[in-house]
Amino acid sequence: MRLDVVTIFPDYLTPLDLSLIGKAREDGLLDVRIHDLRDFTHDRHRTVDDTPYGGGAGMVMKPQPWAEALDHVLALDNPSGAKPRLLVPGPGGRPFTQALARELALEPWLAFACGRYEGIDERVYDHAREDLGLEVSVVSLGDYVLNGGEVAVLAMVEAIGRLIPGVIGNAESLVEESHEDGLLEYPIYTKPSSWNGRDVPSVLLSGNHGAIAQWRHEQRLARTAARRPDLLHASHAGGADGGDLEI
Ligand SMILES: COC(=O)COc1cccc(COC(=O)c2cn[nH]c2)c1
Repeated sequence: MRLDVVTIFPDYLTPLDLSLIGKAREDGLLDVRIHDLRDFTHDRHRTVDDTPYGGGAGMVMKPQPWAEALDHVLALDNPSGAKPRLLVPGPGGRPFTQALARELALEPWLAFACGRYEGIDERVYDHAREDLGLEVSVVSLGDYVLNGGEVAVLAMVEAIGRLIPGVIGNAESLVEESHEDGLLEYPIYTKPSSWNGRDVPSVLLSGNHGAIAQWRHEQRLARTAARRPDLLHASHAGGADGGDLEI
């Protein structure tokens, strides 16, 4: 997968050089390119923002630098003229969920536009959709406001990147994660079996894999009911093997 990020704070994205995402880049599984929006300005101050028409507080990101930055992204190493899916992290966008991460992990090319200030001139979205033929999605990490899209891009790239085959060494660990099948994860334990007067649940030491699977499923249901009842659907009522289980 190719990932392009346009931002006025390229250094914010240096964590993408680290850890699993960094290794995936070295292994050629991810091709990440960071672009400084100010490189597409032409004034001495490299201006990317201006006051909002209609008045109001704050500043708005100017359309011209964005249009030139997007043109640059589309032209760079792209002889086939392929089109990326453009994602704009923003409050009030489509909720970013594990399901959306899975959907995006199937895309060959994603481009992220990091907004700042009060946001990006609306004509940039129109230009991207109508003139550049891009699919544009505003995507929200949650119902809160950040100072810019960079932090959201770090989170989204990690959530998406780890789903790409080969990025996580043990694909097994992707299966029973929170939200992967709509339930939260079960409690986990490691050695020692007794610590600080607290013991690991005996079923986990029993070697009875059926009982362990059932216990874990029950724990996932209970934890989801307690913390995220909104995620709990009747379809989860069955036991680990799909049998009947009262919840
Ligand atoms: C509609 O798109 C935009 O406004 C893009 O421009 C901006 C402006 C300010 C801040 C942000 C960062 O995104 C969030 O705050 C955000 C993302 N997820 N949850 C909160 C983006």
